Amino acid sequence: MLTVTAAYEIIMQTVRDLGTETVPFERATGRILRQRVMADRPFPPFDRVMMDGIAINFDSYERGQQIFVVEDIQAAGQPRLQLSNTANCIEVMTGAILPELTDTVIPYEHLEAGEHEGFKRFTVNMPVKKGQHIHVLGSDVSSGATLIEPGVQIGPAEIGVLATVGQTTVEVSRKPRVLILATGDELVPVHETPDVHQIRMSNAFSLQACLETMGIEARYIHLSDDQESMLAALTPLIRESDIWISSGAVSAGKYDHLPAVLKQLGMQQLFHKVQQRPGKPLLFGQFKDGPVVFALPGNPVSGFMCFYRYVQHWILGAMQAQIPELSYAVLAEKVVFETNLEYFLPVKLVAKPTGIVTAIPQPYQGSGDLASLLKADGFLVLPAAESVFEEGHVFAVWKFR
Ligand SMILES: Nc1nc2c(c(=O)[nH]1)N[C@H]1C(S)=C(S)[C@@H](COP(=O)(O)OP(=O)(O)OC[C@H]3O[C@@H](n4cnc5c(N)ncnc54)[C@H](O)[C@@H]3O)O[C@H]1N2
Ligand code: MOO
Repeated sequence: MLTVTAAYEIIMQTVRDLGTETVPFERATGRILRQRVMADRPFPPFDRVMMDGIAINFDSYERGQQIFVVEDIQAAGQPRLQLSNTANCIEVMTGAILPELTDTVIPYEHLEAGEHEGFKRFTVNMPVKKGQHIHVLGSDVSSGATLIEPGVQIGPAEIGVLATVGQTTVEVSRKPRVLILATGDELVPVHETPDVHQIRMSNAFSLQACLETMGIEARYIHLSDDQESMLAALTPLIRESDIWISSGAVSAGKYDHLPAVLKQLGMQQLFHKVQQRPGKPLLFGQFKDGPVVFALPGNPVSGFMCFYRYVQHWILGAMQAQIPELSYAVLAEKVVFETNLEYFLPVKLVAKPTGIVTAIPQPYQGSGDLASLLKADGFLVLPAAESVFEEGHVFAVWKFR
């Protein structure tokens, strides 16, 4: 049976670039950037006043001058003024361009306002340093510098920078078209009251929600456990999606027809079964000129973990997004797992005041225990080769919150 690492590698080898599209920058939050974003001007684009107060020529202050007569006011958004007499000052407002022939800003809090012979003037009552309170032209970023690299997910900080550089539209990755296939005759719609032998469909909706957190909308269809009708339902849909994510009908049951149906439809199966728990029956394949297929086991926790361990990264790869670095956490209590499978242990993550993240195993009745996910933030990866995992040891953690 394939190891988790081998399965992951096979999956990632099938990643295909989904291409790009151009969207208005205000609509780009959450999208994956596909172009370089450069500074069209220096940051800041002019010597920017950082405090409300007065701007002076420091030479006058250095020569011992303490009182400055006001010549004018430089407001934000107003073209640059010039000091006509370097012994005077100009009142300046935060965000204004620094007036010509001034080089130092003194905030109102360090000044005493007065008047003399009809002229407004300020007396300095605190020591002044040359150049203080000026955000110097180009001191943050120089013009033409790359601000954001392709592959970054656009968030609030990126939106602000896009606006600043006048990038009204932006090239981003196209989102995958995803179809979710929910299988099983035991499933009834959410609004219905199930008979005792039935359950409400839930996996399709948690998968939809997993995708929604990535900004991806997906539709779902419900397939019954009948080979002919599965085949008939899926045949017209092959060209419509980039990814199929199915739930259920992939293990050893008499009605687990999905692997056979996918083969009949022409899917090239790349693997079936992975050395892991939960999620061992995972099947993966691809259609030539059609979707890749993640056939997830029906047990809710299995499907959930397979989504985070595999599907998520395929999608990020196909959108040419940066794959996040793996996180690690310290196991909070001893765990014994003797089966020769990689164990995905549901855990709650708690960051201690020491800065160390601990992983607390959550009570868990196996992969059918849907409610156990409510208390878990992710799963810890316990290697197949070992069976006793000691408290205090560090393991990789995959987060779903
Ligand atoms: N003889 C064997 N039996 C099983 C094996 C095995 O290796 N040999 N593997 C077990 C493991 S591990 C898992 S996981 C399950 C996976 O089975 P399937 O993928 O075929 O899934 P189903 O049998 O269709 O369903 C399993 C379980 O999940 C519920 N389910 C399915 N879809 C949904 C949905 N959309 N919403 C809510 N719940 C859903 C379904 O009702 C079943 O209870 O097989 C073991 N058996
Ligand atoms: O994949 Mo199964 O999840 O081990 O119950």
